[in-house]
Amino acid sequence: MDPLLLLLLLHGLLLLPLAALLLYRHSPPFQFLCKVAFFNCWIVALATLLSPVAALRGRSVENMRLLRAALLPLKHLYGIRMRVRDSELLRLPGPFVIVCNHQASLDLMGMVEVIPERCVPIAKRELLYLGTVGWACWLSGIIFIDRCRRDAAIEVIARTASAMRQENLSVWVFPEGTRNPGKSMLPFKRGAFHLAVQAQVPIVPIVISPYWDFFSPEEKRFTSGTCTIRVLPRVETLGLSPKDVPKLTESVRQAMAEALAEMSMSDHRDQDMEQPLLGPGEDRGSPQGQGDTARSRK
Ligand SMILES: CCCCC/C=C\C/C=C\CCCCCCCC(=O)SCCNC(=O)CCNC(=O)[C@H](O)C(C)(C)COP(=O)(O)OP(=O)(O)OC[C@H]1O[C@@H](n2cnc3c(N)ncnc32)[C@H](O)[C@@H]1OP(=O)(O)O
Ligand SMILES: CCCCCCCC/C=C\CCCCCCCC(=O)OC[C@@H](O)COP(=O)(O)O
Repeated sequence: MDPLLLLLLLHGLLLLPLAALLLYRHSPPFQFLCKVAFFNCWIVALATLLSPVAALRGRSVENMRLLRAALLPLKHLYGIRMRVRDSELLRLPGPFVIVCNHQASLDLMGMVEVIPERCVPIAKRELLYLGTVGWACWLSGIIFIDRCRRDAAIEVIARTASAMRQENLSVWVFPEGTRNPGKSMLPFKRGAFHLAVQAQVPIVPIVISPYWDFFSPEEKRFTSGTCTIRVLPRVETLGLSPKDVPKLTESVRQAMAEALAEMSMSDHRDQDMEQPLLGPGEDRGSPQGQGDTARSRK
């Protein structure tokens, strides 16, 4: 090959990463794309690395510890500061059903921040088919439901209710049933509430504050920021029957909607953030106190 052409080619190869770096620093949409891609790649990579380790144990809720350990570093990489309020409300003697609002895949970061021991999420069946990610989820004991086949989903929930009592298992459900980036929560599906009533266990609502200060797929914006996770007082279901489920669903949703509205207001006033390891974040607001942050696990 012509040495001059080779030299030009080499320069081009060296300039490409530099151009990408400059674009990353100065173009929020490019930074958004990179960060979302990295999030998914991280999950695929960690699932691929850790599934063989999890497989040694077989399908077990104990593998949720691995899943948690795999996802916890993400908040540091993205400079997302997690504040947990009233986490002591998760310290209950027996199993329970957690219901949580669902804004985006980023909720996984909030989930692993507070998920107690022996607790598995309910997930859509489609995740099973994501290669090693599906395998990792299955090995971690995640419960899959087919949202298009109500009878089959109800059957899975009935079996889960028995397992909860027999195996001291708690369950995490996103009762909106799908991701919802909107400002208010969607109407709740009733499966989580039937589950709690069938197992006669309490419901613990958890509300994750809106991400709009640092994450917006519409505006292609993903900066550093603060996320507040608030645990609400448990709701008992002892003595309740299926006929009580609609009222139970509404009252829990109401409590969560009120907490979300309150957090939406205060989060705009009270911003502080961590420096992201993945490069520049946007400085919004001034650092303040931690409020009633309480980070502890059951
Ligand atoms: C090991 C190393 C690892 C490394 C890292 C690797 C990977 C990590 C990656 C990922 C981790 C994954 C984390 C998982 C997160 C996944 C998030 C999701 O997938 S969210 C989507 C799934 N969740 C849900 O859908 C919520 C649950 N859904 C329900 O509960 C629904 O109710 C339903 C059971 C599916 C039915 O839904 P439907 O649309 O039909 O609506 P309704 O709820 O309104 O119900 C209609 C009707 O049926 C009655 N009903 C409902 N459930 C029951 C029941 N269990 N028993 C009896 N009757 C039931 C309900 O009351 C309504 O009747 P009526 O109107 O008469 O009251
Ligand atoms: C055959 C091999 C194919 C391999 C392809 C691998 C690609 C995987 C890429 C990324 C994996 C990231 C998985 C993140 C899981 C996030 C959980 C989540 O938030 O699910 C959404 C679900 O709650 C509701 O879904 P919808 O809003 O109804 O939609």
